[in-house]
Amino acid sequence: MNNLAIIGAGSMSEALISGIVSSKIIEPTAITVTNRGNVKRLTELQERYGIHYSFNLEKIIPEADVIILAMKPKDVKEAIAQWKDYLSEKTLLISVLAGVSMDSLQRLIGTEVPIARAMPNTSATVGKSATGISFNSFVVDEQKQFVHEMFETVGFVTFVEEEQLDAITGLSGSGPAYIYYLVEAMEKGGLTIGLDRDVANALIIQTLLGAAEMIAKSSKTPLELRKNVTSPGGTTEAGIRILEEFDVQKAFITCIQEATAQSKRMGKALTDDLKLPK
Ligand SMILES: NC(=O)C1=CN([C@@H]2O[C@H](COP(=O)(O)OP(=O)(O)OC[C@H]3O[C@@H](n4cnc5c(N)ncnc54)[C@H](OP(=O)(O)O)[C@@H]3O)[C@@H](O)[C@H]2O)C=CC1
Ligand SMILES: O=C(O)[C@@H]1CCC=N1
Repeated sequence: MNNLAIIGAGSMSEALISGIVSSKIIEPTAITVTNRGNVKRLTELQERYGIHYSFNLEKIIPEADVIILAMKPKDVKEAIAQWKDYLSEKTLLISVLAGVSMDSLQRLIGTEVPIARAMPNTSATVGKSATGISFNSFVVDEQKQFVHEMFETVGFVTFVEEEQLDAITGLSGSGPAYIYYLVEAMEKGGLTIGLDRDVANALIIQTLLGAAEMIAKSSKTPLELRKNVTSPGGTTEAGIRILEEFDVQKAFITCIQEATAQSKRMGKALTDDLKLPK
């Protein structure tokens, strides 16, 4: 793969650029990013990663071997309309858009092109994304291998049927935000019991890293690991009793279900607009 074009320059786009550039799978000078018109943001990415930016779609689209779609789902219709006429049938499109099906993309483009639909997360920035990927039938082996390698440079990759991507969006696409939310609460809790913010923050980060590594490396289930922390009549038992009273596990389960449902609703809004069968 020689040239990569990235359409959209927001947080997901930067997470991918950061991972790809540091892994050196593609030269920074072979990457061109564009957006709707925010030059300040494009200049920032250019200076930070040594990549190019351009608004010349007539040039960057036909020259690209791979195009990553990284705008919001609500903007995809307008975005594709701007450059679909310059697209070669061999160019691989990689979409990271929540909810948007490959059928919808195909319909918007109007010709049969290879499409990979991926759901990474912003931990790609530090090489720790959890990414689910699906392909349409026009993607050839060499392109599949490239997609695999590219997303592996930014973390863990799993290949799934497209139907599972809404669930992956609800679980791990949005997942970092659930963890940040938990950390916000732990920080606030730390302050109320008299810890300095910096001290609390350092302790929380190490606690999260340690717990994540325990889950990954131990043969024990999370429930067993939790029981190992919980001494009868001790502090953990007292704390967990409060989480149970608030039904925090149910809140997390419902949160993941609702995020998944929202991914489906976002996809349906576009299929309804395009009058595609569900
Ligand atoms: N953020 C996340 O954690 C994750 C996001 N995703 C998916 O990634 C996509 C991007 O999300 P995120 O980075 O958060 O979004 P942002 O809002 O941060 O960025 C969106 C970008 O798209 C650009 N854009 C909008 N319309 C067009 C257009 N017509 N042509 C070119 N560029 C356009 C915007 O440009 P401008 O600023 O000029 O308007 C902006 O650079 C979404 O589809 C989301 O579902 C997937 C996994 C995780
Ligand atoms: O909130 C969103 O819609 C995107 C998709 C997954 C994470 N962020």
